[in-house]
Amino acid sequence: MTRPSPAPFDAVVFDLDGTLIDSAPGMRAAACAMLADLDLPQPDLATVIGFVGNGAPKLVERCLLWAGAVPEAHPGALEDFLDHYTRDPLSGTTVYDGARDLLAALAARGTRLGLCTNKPEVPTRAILDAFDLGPFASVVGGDTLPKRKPDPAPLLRVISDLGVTAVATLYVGDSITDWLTARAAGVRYVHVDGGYQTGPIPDFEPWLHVANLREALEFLYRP
Ligand SMILES: O=C(O)COP(=O)(O)O
Repeated sequence: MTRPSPAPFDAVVFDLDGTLIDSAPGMRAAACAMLADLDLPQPDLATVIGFVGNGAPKLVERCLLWAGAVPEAHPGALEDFLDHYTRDPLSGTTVYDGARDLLAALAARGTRLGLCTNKPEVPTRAILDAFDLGPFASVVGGDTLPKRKPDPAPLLRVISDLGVTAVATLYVGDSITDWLTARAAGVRYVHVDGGYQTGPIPDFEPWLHVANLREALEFLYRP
């Protein structure tokens, strides 16, 4: 773990997929159902994990390209994927060890909590409710605003909803998309290993780099 000198923060905003939850099996199931509807081949889990991070439209486009299809020839594929996924966003999804303890400890310390994900908002809220993750005072999904991560707008919206400043906020994520978002928003970035990042991140300068959420808790929670 790279240990920065402790500095105060008022809010912590979390990424969802690959950071708080392992949702790749559920996303793969919906992607495979969409591809099966088009009589196209279906990718394995590791392949789908490499496609996650830039929202549902990119995931669908990458799946179609992988299957040898022309994305423009299947304009209904995104809606079909979202139909399948929204019908059952919970199967195959699990909460990472330490996620609830970290959220509860930060909330108990009075830290404001937010969620900024590229997953669409409807399945995001279903997952947060079903797995009792929170309490998040602001939730922004990949389809909440006209722009999604790595554009800083979604993270800046959460920060403004929380009534805090960017310099008093930490963003916790697992991917290059999260790092680029935090950097563009001027927010300190906490990177958690073990998510969906498949390769090295260029010019990577996280404020804190931890192996898992328990290590993040050890560092961030100062009662
Ligand atoms: O759905 C995605 O592509 C990624 O979602 P995330 O932003 O929660 O990692």
